[in-house]
Amino acid sequence: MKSSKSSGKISRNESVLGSDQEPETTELISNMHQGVSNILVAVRCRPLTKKEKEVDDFKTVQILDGKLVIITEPPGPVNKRLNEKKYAFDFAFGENVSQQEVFNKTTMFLLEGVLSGYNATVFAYGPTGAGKTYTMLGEVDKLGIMLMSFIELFTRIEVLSNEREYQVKISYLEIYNEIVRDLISPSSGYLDIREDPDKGITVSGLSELVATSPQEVIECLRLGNKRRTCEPTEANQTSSRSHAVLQILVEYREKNTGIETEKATGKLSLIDLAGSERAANTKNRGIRLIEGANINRSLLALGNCINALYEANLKGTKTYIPYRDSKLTRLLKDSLGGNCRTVMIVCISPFAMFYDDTHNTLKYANRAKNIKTSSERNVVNVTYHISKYKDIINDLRKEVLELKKVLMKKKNSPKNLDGFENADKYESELEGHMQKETKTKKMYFEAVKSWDELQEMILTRECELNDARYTHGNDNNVVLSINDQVNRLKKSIAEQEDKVGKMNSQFENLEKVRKEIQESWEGLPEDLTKTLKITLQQHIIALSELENEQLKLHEKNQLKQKDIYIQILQNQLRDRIDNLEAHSLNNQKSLKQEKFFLKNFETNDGNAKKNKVFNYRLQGIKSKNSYVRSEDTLPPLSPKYVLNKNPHKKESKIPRYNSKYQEDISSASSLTDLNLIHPNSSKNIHKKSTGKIKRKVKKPFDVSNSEPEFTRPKQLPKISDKFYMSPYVKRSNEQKKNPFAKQHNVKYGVMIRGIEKFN
Ligand SMILES: Nc1ncnc2c1ncn2[C@@H]1O[C@H](COP(=O)(O)OP(=O)(O)OP(=O)(O)O)[C@@H](O)[C@H]1O
Repeated sequence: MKSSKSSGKISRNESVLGSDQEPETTELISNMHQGVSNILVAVRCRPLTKKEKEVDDFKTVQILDGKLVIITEPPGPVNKRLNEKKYAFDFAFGENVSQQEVFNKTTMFLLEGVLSGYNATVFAYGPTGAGKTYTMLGEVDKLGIMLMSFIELFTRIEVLSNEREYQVKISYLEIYNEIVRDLISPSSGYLDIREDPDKGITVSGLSELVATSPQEVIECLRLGNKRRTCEPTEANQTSSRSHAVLQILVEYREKNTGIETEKATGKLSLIDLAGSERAANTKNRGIRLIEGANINRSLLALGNCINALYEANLKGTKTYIPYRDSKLTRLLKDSLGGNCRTVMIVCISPFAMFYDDTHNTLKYANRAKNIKTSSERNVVNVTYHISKYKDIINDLRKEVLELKKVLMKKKNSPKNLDGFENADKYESELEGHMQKETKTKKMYFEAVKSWDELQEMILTRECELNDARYTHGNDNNVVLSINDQVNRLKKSIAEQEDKVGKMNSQFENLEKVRKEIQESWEGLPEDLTKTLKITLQQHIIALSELENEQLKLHEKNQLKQKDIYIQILQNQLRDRIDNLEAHSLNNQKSLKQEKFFLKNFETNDGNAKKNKVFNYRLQGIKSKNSYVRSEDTLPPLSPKYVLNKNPHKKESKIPRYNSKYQEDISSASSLTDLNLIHPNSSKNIHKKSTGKIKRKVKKPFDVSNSEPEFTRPKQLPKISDKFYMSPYVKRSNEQKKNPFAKQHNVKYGVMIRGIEKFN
């Protein structure tokens, strides 16, 4: 038996079976297949449990766009401000993401490789109680990755059984306190890890079960898990204190080849790691503390190996990888790095009390993510990739030239015409198509650029509009003119979004055509296919380079918009503080008027005249505030804040009350005790009360409680990290759909689509 993990070939079956993957996964697979990336890092955040919700329902984790994890430090007595940190990963799964989706995106694609002789590893990492066992093993009606892998494996084997003869073997072990134990046959005692020159890493005496159906495996896992070392800890009632390693060996040989073929073996290691929490947090003592130390030791060793592999990858030299530092890493020696594909599923909890552990886990995962040598999604690394793409394109160009020379020879050779007669046709079809794709992509980016510009314009105009309304009132010509501009801008934005959406679907159609073109190469001579594929790869990389540049520009525009928006919010805040006291007074006044009106007139239907007078008066009071009540607009902004570089120099237009009034307010027992009217107000409809102001109870004036409701925008508009949509633009339901939603290429970096591994 020999492992063929390093063959480097992707078989036909592998690419055929890969077609049912999600588009984003396809890109990641593509990167993995090319060896440019051998670790995929996904984060999964579980929901708060009922018990946790009762203690504190604040969630420290938010997932955005299926890739971004935002961790917020819970507010405490010292830190009143919420500190946020953002991390981007290949995938980020929120609390509602199903087991199936996690499996589809993180593991399903590995099975093709395992069925063709590759090794792959999926491990769940994270603190105690964060959902590792749930993800890997699952629950009765929510099967985890281990069982879903088996179901999928057996389904695929059935499809492939005409061509290949397969045998599936499983072993299940745990590493507890640096001791290896068989979970299938526990009587075998403590086991040793050995390195066999032929077989690679083996565990002597470990039982291997030949599995013929998923049901057998389910039973075996059920029994194995019963034997696993679990103990209740402070953080989890059924905490797994050991690393559980399920290894699936898939052996196959080709059928009907007529000649003797070697057996090839692919190995899938599925690992439910023990919790990564810090000992101090779990209040562990005695044996639990030793366990914790051993757990941390092996996790540290795992982290060190991952780091060393990264270094080795980067330098392109042989580097010492400290596999021997722990049993876990020794066991995984042939399942990490090299041609092996590794998936790390980082489980985290949003519970406020686990904040530190969650944050440390994300930092660990972030380091692992950097093992990638390309396809980095973090925009910070964009420049690095652009330079890299240029090198890759140059290399590919050289390769294409070489191949074309060979091709020319073959084409011109009278002996070997077979299959080459249509070479020119295929080449020009591909070139023509890729030119179309590039043109569409360029048009798409032009449209996004215009959209960005429009967003910036509307933001500025809305600012001016609010201010003009405040200064001149609603019916003023200046206001009407700005309003008109805003409406026109809204229309243009909606049109532009439409355009972007259309272009995006155009591009997606072109991608489908590209796939068809690729499929039409089936059966062509190897040299020709190779040339076509390299030419295609070259185009795709050029396309990615273009995307990267545009992405940078778009990010810049977004930041600009966010800056404007932040300034608007800051101004509002300052205005609110500035206006607070005046509004409080107005509020009181309006409340009293309203009460008075209701008492005297509302029930008296017959007294139309009085009603009219009072309505008129009340409207007069309301009209001043009507625009801030609207859901579409924000509180008034003074130009001094928006446009003036030194906002504090000018006087606020809102009159301040003098110190006497401040004194009255602070000494009033409640706001209803006050009967204050601003002395400068020309719109007073009540005479100043002759009654005495109560000064009995000294109570400080509570600013936050007395802030009038209408000064707050009903709902603060969200700023998406991906595409910032103006909060001012009213959209129909159709328009609300983000036209960029399907745009996988423009996210946290560049993804290269459609590249397949080939020889
Ligand atoms: N995605 C999820 N959706 C719903 N419930 C979940 C999810 N993830 C975990 N849980 C629940 O949270 C609890 C803890 O999960 P689990 O036992 O898988 O944690 P763990 O990380 O394996 O902990 P340990 O390291 O201590 O073994 C369980 O009750 C599980 O059902």
